[in-house]
Formats: sequence, C-alpha cells, structure tokens
Amino acid sequence: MSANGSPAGQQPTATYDSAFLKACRREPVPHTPVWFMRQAGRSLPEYLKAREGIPMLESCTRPELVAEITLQPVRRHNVDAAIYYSDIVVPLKAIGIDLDIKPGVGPVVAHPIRTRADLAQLRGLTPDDVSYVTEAIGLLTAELGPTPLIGFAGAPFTLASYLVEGGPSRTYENAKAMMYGDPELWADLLDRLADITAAFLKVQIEAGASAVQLFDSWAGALAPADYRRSVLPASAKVFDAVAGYGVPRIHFGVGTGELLKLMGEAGADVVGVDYRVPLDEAARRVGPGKALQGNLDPTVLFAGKEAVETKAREVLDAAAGLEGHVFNLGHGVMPSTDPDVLTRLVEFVHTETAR
Ligand SMILES: Cc1c2[nH]c(c1CCC(=O)O)Cc1[nH]c(c(CCC(=O)O)c1C)Cc1[nH]c(c(CCC(=O)O)c1C)Cc1[nH]c(c(C)c1CCC(=O)O)C2
Repeated sequence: MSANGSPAGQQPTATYDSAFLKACRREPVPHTPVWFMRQAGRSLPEYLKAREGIPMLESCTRPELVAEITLQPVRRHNVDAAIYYSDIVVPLKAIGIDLDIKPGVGPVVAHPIRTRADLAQLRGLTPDDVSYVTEAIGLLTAELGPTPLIGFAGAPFTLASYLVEGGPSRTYENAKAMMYGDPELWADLLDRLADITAAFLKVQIEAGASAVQLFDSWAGALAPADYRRSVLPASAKVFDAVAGYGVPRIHFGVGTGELLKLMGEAGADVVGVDYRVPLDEAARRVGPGKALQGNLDPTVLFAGKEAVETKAREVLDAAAGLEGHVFNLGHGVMPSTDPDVLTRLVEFVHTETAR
C-alpha cells in the first residue's frame, strides 16, 4: 500500500504528479521543488513547544506527535515534500539496542559492537516493532493531501559508525579498524544493518511514504576503493530491497564529492549532494540517468537576504542543465536558523523557477 492507502506505485494522481516526485523521476516540473533536510526540528518554536518535556526517542513513538511535527514545516514554509519525523537510530532502538540521543551530542550506544559476540544485539526488524510508524504515516497521508511524504533511514555505514564507536566520532577509528582489520565481521555487521534498514524503509513505503532517502551522512570519511569494497554492497542491498515499489530512492552523504558516482551506482534514483561540489560538476561525476538534490550551504542562511538569494541563484544556475533537480540544503537545517529565512527561500526558488 502507498499514499492514502492505494497500492504502492499507484499513488493518488495529485501526489504522483507533484513537482517533487516529477523532479525525482526527471520529468518536466512547473517549478523546482524544495524541501530541507532537518526541516522538522529545532529551528521551529512550535517544534520546541510540542517536544517540551518529551525525550527525543520517546517523541518518535507517539503517532500524533510525529504527525504534528512532520506537518509543522509543511504548513509554515510551503515546502514541496514532508520528511517523516524520526531519527536514524529509531529502528535500532526498536530491536532492543540500548541507546539514547543525548541533546547536543547525538546518539550514544551503551554497549558498542566490537566483537562477533556483540552482533547478537542485532536481530531482524518486524513491522510490529515499529507499529507507531505505520500509524503515524496513516495519519500523515490523510492530512498531507497531494504533498509527498519522504520516509528515511540511516545507511549501514553511518549506523555502524554509531554502533561501533558507541557515539559520534570525528575519526571513526574503531569502525574503520574493524573494516580494515576484520573484514568478515564488518561485512556481517553491515549486512545485518542492511536487512534492518530495508525492513524499516518497507514499513514506511507500505504505510504511504512516496519516496525514501538513505542517509549515509558519514560515508565521506571513506576513500572510494574502501567505499566500493566494504560499504557499497550493503547500501545496494537496501536499495534493491525497495526497488520493486517504484518510489524514488534518494542517497545522501556529507563530504562525498569523491563518492558521488558510486553512491548513484548503489541504486539511487536521486543523488544528494552536499555544498562542496557544484551541481553541474556533480552531474558530470554521477553520470546520466539520475536526478540530483541539493545543495545550498546551510550556513548561508545566516548571511542576510541578499547573500541567500545570490547563493540560491548560483545553485539554480548550476542545476539549469540537469534533467531533474530537487532544491535542498547541502546538509541539515542548523538549529539556530531563522525559520522566516527558510520560508522566504522556498518562495524565492518557486518564483525564480516558475515555468
Ligand atoms: C546523523 C543523523 C542523525 N539523525 C539523522 C542523521 C542523518 C542526517 C544528518 O546527517 O544530519 C537523521 C534525522 N534526524 C531527525 C530527522 C527528522 C526529519 C528531518 O526534519 O529531516 C532526520 C532525517 C530528527 C532529529 N534528530 C535529532 C534531533 C534533535 C533532538 C532534539 O530536538 O532534542 C532531531 C529533531 C538528534 C540527533 N540525531 C542524530 C544527531 C547527530 C542528532 C543531533 C544531536 C544534537 O545536536 O542534539 C543522528
């Protein structure tokens, strides 16, 4: 089943014909569609109010709250897509891994995975483990009307980085030590994570998500040869597992200029680009047959209206020759961003690109 309860691949026409899904399919669009990674979150006062006194991971298990927070940026900014309010560690928590999200820090894992015995922590994910996701997406598709909902998950490498390190890391030394030193254990870990991730994305698509994004946020720490050998097979397994639904699959990472081609080859329909590589150059690296998403530097949003418009126009100019472009930031919205700047940016992109 897909959006509004119709079978996957046969969404309501208005959703299927939305600018966002058309751009993902590289079809002509009435305007360049816009959404923002991390649009649902700390830059919105109404988010902070809704979350008051409720820990992050608990908030992800309350369907009505999830639906409300997912809708907040859609109401406020007129973005072309909603992203499901959750976190990349939600499916890991759901299978019983002892972890938490520490405010200002990120995910912290009580018992890091370092040995073969530690893999026992990773059982498969069933839809019943995340019934709140199915419920929340049911509420959302009813409210969203034609606006597509993007489901998402963390990619195996980025999830592994938290599980092996035990928390955020700058160097990924434990994760990479396992990758180089015990490739068999590493491959087993990533394969299990691929199965969990695929199962989690399937739940979201079957409940009504119209597109999915795989966040391999930290893959930029890897050399292309290591990515190809030790990470790409697991991410490709995830993309393959959801290929049959016919919903666009987006693949994003930070600092992945050298990996863009491989990230496309993993099975993405849309490659997310951070702000370090201009979109015309990114298109050359990715090659034909894929749409691109990105890539305004999120810190530009602090630089004043003129700078925002100049830099946004630069992104649009670089994207002018692309077959499919979804406007986004090069990484997530920073918490101290003025929400009004985001609203004006959406309007600017829509006006500038109206056809
Ligand atoms: C690496 C990663 C995580 N989570 C995510 C990623 C990949 C995206 C990226 O690269 O930014 C993905 C994510 N996390 C969240 C979303 C919601 C949807 C959206 O608006 O994009 C998404 C898509 C909510 C969240 N996830 C988190 C928050 C903030 C928690 C809060 O409000 O208390 C939100 C709204 C917490 C979180 N969760 C994580 C981090 C690093 C943090 C920040 C910790 C902090 O600085 O406080 C792990």
